[in-house]
Amino acid sequence: MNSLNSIWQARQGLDTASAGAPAYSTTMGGAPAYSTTTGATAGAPLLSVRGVGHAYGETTVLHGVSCDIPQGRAVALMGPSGSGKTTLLHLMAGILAPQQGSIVLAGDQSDLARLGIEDRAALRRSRFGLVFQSGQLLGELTAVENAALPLIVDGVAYADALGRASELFAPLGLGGLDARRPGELSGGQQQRVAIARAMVTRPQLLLADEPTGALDRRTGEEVMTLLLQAQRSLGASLVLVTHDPEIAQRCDLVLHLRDGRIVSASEGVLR
Ligand SMILES: Nc1ncnc2c1ncn2[C@@H]1O[C@H](COP(=O)(O)OP(=O)(O)OP(=O)(O)O)[C@@H](O)[C@H]1O
Repeated sequence: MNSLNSIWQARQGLDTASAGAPAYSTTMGGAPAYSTTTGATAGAPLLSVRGVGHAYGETTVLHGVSCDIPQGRAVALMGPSGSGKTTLLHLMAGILAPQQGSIVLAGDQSDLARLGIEDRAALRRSRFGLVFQSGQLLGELTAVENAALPLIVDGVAYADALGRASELFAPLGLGGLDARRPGELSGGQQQRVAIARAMVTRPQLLLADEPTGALDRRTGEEVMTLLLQAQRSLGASLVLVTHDPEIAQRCDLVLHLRDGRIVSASEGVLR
């Protein structure tokens, strides 16, 4: 029960953080400024972001951002510190509520702007997988329990959930490490567990915020390779925040933010 209590506390913490989002400013606006329909990324988008604005209190940090996240493709978000990358990623993930504009998911056409906090959390659990800069693993759980968390929270039987999570370990280079606690794993191994946790529900969309930011270059490249393999094997889309141009260039599409606006889009050259 301790494990399950930890899981619920972790969930509640994430969702309460969204509930505490600062007030909405009505002064934001903006029209789509560019097209992401290039040779590499043509086709119906998985996520359509239209005119999304966001303010923290009186400070507007996103100004009517519009972009498409293509189905089954990897998209990098780049830009200077403070340009709004993480805020945009959190809006796409439903962690923050869109204050202006719409974020529509293909299929049932769910608009995250119209969903309440609990519905966004349910959508996130069932259709999205998240990877953060440091694994954000629960220290008292084993590696495989951490990876199985999204299934356990969604009511899958404990043994089944662990079995499904464990199957992901060998392809991610984690063979034999199921029973280790996060504190007994290297940073790169912890990020691999985080990728397993993000994959375990077979999501349509992977969202990663500087997933290699805390790793040395070689380990970061390995983790990035695994993340792209995960995205392709799932047939999912990936949105990745990164400061590293080489990592960004391994994505299909690179969106550049500046001062809360997308100022350019280009195809990755190292795909
Ligand atoms: N919870 C918050 N409350 C108030 N201001 C915030 C909050 N989160 C972010 N900001 C501010 O919003 C702006 C955009 O932040 P955001 O984290 O989205 O940028 P970023 O491009 O991801 O930056 P970095 O590359 O440094 O991580 C920054 O000026 C930041 O200080």
